[in-house]
Amino acid sequence: MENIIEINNLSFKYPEQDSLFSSLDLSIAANQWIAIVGQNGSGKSTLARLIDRLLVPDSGDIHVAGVALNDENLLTVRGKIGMVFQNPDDQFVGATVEDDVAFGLENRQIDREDMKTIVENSLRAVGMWDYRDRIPASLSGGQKQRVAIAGILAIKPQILILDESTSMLDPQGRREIIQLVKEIKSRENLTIISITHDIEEAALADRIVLINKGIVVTDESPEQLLNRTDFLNNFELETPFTTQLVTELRHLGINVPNKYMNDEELISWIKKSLFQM
Ligand SMILES: Nc1ncnc2c1ncn2[C@@H]1O[C@H](COP(=O)(O)OP(=O)(O)OP(=O)(O)O)[C@@H](O)[C@H]1O
Repeated sequence: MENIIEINNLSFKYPEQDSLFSSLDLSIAANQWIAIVGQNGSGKSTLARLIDRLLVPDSGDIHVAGVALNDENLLTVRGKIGMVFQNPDDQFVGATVEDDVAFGLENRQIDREDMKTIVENSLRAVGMWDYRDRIPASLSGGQKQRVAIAGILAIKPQILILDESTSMLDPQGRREIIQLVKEIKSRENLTIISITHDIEEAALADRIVLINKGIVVTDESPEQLLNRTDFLNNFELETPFTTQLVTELRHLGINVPNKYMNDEELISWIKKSLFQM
């Protein structure tokens, strides 16, 4: 499988701080969904900013879709990456929802009519076309994140980076954004990097990379990682509800398979194995 992101031997430190990354290697296959988790201050957001060259590494190199990330190739690489941040209010530049999505297309020599079509398609893709004349301030947090995602879809990126994008939303808004990301991932063939504290969100990924103090501690599938309660606790990661329930079932002497199951899988296993339903 082709790697869409290749990070080799990366080092970075903020001025006046200790070294954050020293010789970090990480590769991400195209069309993968990877979740990056870890305690506060472990370097997750910094890594996202290095991948988008909002920050410049001290040494090492990053390739995005085969293109070396440097000052010369900056715009080419930025065109391949869309980032959605935590605070929906920080991301608006347009006076209306429609203007906001159009903004990212300006300076791209796109014909006015084509631009209108792209904006409409992008807003429809996130279910926000009916809100096109609204001022961003009048939207809910979840709606604002949808508009931010529409702005990114408009530039047709290959990679979508979500930096705690659901953490300011209520559970319903969170579920809706995750569902939307799932849909657009398969429709647009996107690679997703989601930085999250929400373990249930991380469980949806193909791979979970756990970073601690700038070091990749583990890089494995949710099925493997989310079953290791003690390990998760060591890094102050919440244990998913289903893993907690499985632990209790084991204490009762019930022989539950040794793999992570999400809500649906666990319910179906309980019905089948315990109640022969
Ligand atoms: N602009 C900055 N200047 C100096 N130090 C910074 C800056 N931004 C972050 N840091 C420091 O770098 C380290 C990593 O921060 P970063 O935001 O990447 O971590 P994180 O894993 O995303 O944390 P969180 O989960 O709290 O968002 C922290 O120790 C932080 O204090």
